[in-house]
Amino acid sequence: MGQRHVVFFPLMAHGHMIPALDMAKLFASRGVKTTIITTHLNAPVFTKTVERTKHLGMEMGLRVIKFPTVEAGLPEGCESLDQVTSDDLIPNFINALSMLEEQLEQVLQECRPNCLVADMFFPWATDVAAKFDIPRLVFHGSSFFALCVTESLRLHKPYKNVSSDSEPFVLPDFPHEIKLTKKQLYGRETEEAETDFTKFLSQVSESYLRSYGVVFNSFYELEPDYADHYRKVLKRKAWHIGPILLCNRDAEDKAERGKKASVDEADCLKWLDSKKPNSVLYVCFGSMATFTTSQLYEMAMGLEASGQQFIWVVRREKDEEDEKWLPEGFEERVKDRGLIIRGWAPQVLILNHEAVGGFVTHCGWNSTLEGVCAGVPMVTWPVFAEQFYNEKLITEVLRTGVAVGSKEWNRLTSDGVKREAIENAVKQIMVGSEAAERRSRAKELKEKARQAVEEGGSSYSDLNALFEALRSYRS
Ligand SMILES: O=c1ccn([C@@H]2O[C@H](COP(=O)(O)OP(=O)(O)O[C@H]3O[C@H](CO)[C@@H](O)[C@H](O)[C@H]3O)[C@@H](O)[C@H]2O)c(=O)[nH]1
Repeated sequence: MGQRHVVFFPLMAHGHMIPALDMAKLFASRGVKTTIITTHLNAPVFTKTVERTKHLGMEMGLRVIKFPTVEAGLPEGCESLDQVTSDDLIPNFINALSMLEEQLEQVLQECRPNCLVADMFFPWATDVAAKFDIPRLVFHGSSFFALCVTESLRLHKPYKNVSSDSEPFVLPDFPHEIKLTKKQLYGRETEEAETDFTKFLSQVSESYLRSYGVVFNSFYELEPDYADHYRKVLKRKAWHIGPILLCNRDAEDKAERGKKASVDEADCLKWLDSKKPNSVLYVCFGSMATFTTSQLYEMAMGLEASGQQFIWVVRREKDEEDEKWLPEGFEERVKDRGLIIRGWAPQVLILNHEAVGGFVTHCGWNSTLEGVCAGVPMVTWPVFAEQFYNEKLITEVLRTGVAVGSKEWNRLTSDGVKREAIENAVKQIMVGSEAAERRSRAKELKEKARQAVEEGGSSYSDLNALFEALRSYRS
């Protein structure tokens, strides 16, 4: 058989497209021909890297398909989940995704690849791959830990034994004693509250069982109990090949991820150069989570009260809501120690600067891994998706983070964390002897992450094992 060809089909959302692009690049760097499928308005996320990689002699291609925005009743220009700013439109978005089936089939018909790596949000992609007799791998985008939580919930339904949404229950058949509440579950997923979205999540869970296996953007040493649990107890096929972001070696690849940064990168790095090592806190909540105006106000007050230096990324335009979220005189008062980035930050560049000593994160899996790879302790502030699960991994298993006390799943109007809680959590990760211990554990993980992707490391070897499995598929 000649050269292998793998097609990647990521969900249209930055938290999924960014790692899929990295993954395609990683595969291409190992001699595999790769093609990424995306839609017109999302193409710019990929084009530069695809072009650059081609110049380096790797085979990477892009296939652009049409997103059925109008047909699905979505607002004009809405081609990504980040742009869905009302929960009422989630079913429309999911419906739009399902309309992509025919176009996926056409691309596979033309490309005739050996494998399809399709996002978890395309449960039906397993059947499309089957038509071409090729394996479908699920790209889950998150941790082994999160998927083990999902399975524990699905199999044992422990939330049935509690009398209120905020009463904690322990996850059964789980390597550590982990407690959650109903308010923190993905999509508030319980049987009593079945919605279109929770029904969709059931289809996703079921598609895992029928697919060839799952590729994880994780590494064995980060969550060994959960990598083992997933494979040995839940008896699922999986390959861990991360942190995939470490395949980005040039500054250019690290700087522009997903969108063009809203600040001049050089200015930002210059600002950090003027600060002492481990003295700056980086605060950012990914590409989708949004807060109420009053929550942003509390955040500002908490950051100010902590007395720490910080870079705070706020995804709001300059005069939106009259800047009510910004306490009066705030920018003037913190001008020597705080930098606000309105829009998109060059996150990986910032996190890897030696001045950065802490990360306030929503626990999206990409951000979590980027924090791990930078060796920084974290304040965990989960908002939605599987973020409350990742928080438990960071604070209770890895013990490199402190929870701010976020209690409830809410993607668009997250609220309820008080300034004192923010101030306390920030101080706990930045100063004191416990902070030093957390930092040293975080530095150890950074080193383990680096080793995992080096030749002979656990992720490097598992990627080889995956290639081997694909080579021998049906042969
Ligand atoms: O100003 C910014 C904001 C984000 N990013 C990047 O955007 C990505 C964001 O991904 P992630 O941290 O995973 O957050 P979300 O965008 O919220 O990701 C969604 O997708 C992830 C993967 O499935 C899930 O783990 C999350 O819970 C889900 O919200 C990361 O690579 C960040 O470095 C930037 O570069 N600059």
